[in-house]
Amino acid sequence: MRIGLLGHGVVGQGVRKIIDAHQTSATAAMSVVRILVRDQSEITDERITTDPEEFFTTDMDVVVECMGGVDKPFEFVSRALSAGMGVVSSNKKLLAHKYDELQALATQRQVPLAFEAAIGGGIPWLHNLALTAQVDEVESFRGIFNGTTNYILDEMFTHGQNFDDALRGAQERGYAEADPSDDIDGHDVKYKTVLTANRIWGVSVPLEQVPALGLRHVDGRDAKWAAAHGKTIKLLGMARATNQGVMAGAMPVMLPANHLLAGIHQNFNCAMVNSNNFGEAAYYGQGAGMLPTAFAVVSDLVSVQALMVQDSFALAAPGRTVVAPMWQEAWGQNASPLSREVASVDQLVSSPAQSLEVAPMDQSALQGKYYLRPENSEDFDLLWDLVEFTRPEKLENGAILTGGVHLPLLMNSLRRAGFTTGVVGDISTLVCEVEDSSAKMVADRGLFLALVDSGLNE
Ligand SMILES: NC(=O)C1=CN([C@@H]2O[C@H](COP(=O)(O)OP(=O)(O)OC[C@H]3O[C@@H](n4cnc5c(N)ncnc54)[C@H](O)[C@@H]3O)[C@@H](O)[C@H]2O)C=CC1
Ligand SMILES: N[C@@H](CC=O)C(=O)O
Repeated sequence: MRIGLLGHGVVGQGVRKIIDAHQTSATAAMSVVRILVRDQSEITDERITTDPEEFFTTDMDVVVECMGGVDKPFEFVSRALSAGMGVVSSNKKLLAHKYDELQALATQRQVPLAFEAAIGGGIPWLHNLALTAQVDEVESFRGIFNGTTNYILDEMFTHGQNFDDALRGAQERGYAEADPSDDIDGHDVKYKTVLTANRIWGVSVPLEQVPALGLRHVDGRDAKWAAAHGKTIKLLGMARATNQGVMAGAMPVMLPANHLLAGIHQNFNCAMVNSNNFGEAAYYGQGAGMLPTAFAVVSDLVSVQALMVQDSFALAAPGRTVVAPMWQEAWGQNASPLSREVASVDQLVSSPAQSLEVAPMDQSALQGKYYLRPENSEDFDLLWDLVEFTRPEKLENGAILTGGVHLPLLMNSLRRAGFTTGVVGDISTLVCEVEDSSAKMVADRGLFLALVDSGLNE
């Protein structure tokens, strides 16, 4: 199988290395024939070019997209699919933004579009979900889907590093996005959550309806508070099928320290799914980094290769399974499609077992109990801003928050601003019920907040 690589950074180099090593009979049947990069300085091999025309006029069966971004990769991936080439991508931002267009094109051309590496790095998550959904109804999933932020939290909470140093460490190890805001502000987790929901439930969740709260303001005080209350903080992606449809979100969550997800360290991810017969299942592995991510890309290529009998993907009509020559070689002429799971175009293009509506998510997904911490515990101006920001009429005495904090009054204000119930900890940390979308506004105003409990986080 002749492969063209779009991008030769962290992931692209990993894919090229695994294929060039020809370590198994499956990878021995693959070759990387052309690689497109942005800068001349990246040309280290005669296969590498900066010229898209040279790339697309090369004879290729499959294109692997690992460039990052949305517009350019969309142009290139569309071009490859339109030309009848299969596509494997690790780019969740592209896929989440252009899901409908790309799925439609792949379906129309009957070519595979596979993206296992886009969610959970090396973890065979979509693969296992596809199997689960063929037997069970999937009720919900949640998990740690970002290696960078898990690495940052782990370094801060376990080793006492500060945020900036921990982020630098994640970048040096190749875990972070080119613009790490996507990791830190929860967008990357949102893309992965939306893509997973789309695949399981046959929906097309509009990105703008899914709340994403990140970790930009987390610091050592939060680690201390969490430890003192027998908890730890993790950034989770969560989705649930409800009577109204699919509900999804991405946000920091205070988990009990003995929770399975609380024990996930470094760049590892752990994705948990709940289905009616199997119950709760968890999939664990490295969620970012060169070789783990490239492993998932190449595992998709193995599935695509299985479709390539003789000359054409068209031979593998929807629903029909095929045995590629290399499988026959490995297991003998009598190998039956039933003796192993064999990829079909259906499985790689789109075959949701369920098909649900999308629920309005702006309000309900954010409802719950939150931990809140202002940047400066002596300065409650920010909370005052919040109070002003979330309710139309001013409090009578603006001095309460600037000239010494009066807790009952503060809580009263918060309550009127949409927060209800209780205070936990000292005056610098609050745990409040949030009844509306105030949580997003609070995060935007510079307070760190983490979900303690909500309908999504059961
Ligand atoms: N680094 C990781 O651990 C993981 C990354 N991903 C995703 O994989 C994709 C690639 O990530 P990395 O390899 O880390 O990025 P990177 O920044 O290391 O490499 C990007 C490559 O794409 C090329 N490129 C970018 N724009 C281009 C353009 N307009 N024309 C030609 N070449 C272009 C660059 O020259 C470079 O070779 C991203 O979508 C990322 O979100 C997914 C899972 C894990
Ligand atoms: N930046 C991402 C890369 C993998 O998807 C992460 O840290 O998880």
